[in-house]
Amino acid sequence: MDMKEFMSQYFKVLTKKFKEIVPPDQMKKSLLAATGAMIHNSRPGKTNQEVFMETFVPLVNRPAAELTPLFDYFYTHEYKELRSYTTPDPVAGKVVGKLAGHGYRLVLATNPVFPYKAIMERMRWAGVDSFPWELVTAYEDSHYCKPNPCYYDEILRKIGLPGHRVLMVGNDTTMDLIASSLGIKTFLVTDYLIDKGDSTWQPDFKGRLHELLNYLNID
Ligand SMILES: O=C(O)COP(=O)(O)O
Repeated sequence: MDMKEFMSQYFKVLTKKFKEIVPPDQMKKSLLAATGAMIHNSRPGKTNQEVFMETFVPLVNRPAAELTPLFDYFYTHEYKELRSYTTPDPVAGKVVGKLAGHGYRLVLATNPVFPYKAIMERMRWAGVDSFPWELVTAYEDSHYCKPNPCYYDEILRKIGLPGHRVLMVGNDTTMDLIASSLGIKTFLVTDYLIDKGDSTWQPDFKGRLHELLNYLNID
């Protein structure tokens, strides 16, 4: 998926949804600012959703009671229109299916800047929604975002495992390799690699997504 194109369409559809109550330009700036606040948040007592709304509400100057139903409606009914800007890779479902079949405990460690409904929708598009995920990180119940190491620490605490029992599989050197700081081994997926060149961490393993199965000795 071309993330830039997807995000641009996402902002377009969302700003259109709110245009009667928030001018599109203000909406876009407020979404970016509230997302930035979530990413930089490190107050353990606040969920990402709470931080988002705390920043977003005063910026758009509308009551939360008016905004929340619009967001809910958008993510339930309209977000699915964005599917046409994505191209599923069948390898993802195949690999996750094999891992599940071999008894691996699965966590979808996606940056929790979106509501659970949006993440579930994207999982459906990618063909990975029906696997037995033990945890999917979403903005309703996460208190940190990538690349804050506290994001990974929160996952470890929720699943009750020490870092050395976990493998982080991801394609972003900045967002995903920081998991190493918790003792988590990392597998850098080179399909759709995102490398801004600012990570000080080296992956423990690196390869195409299907090569993860070889690394784990799975046929
Ligand atoms: O695509 C996103 O929402 C963020 O990317 P991630 O899932 O690799 O964290």
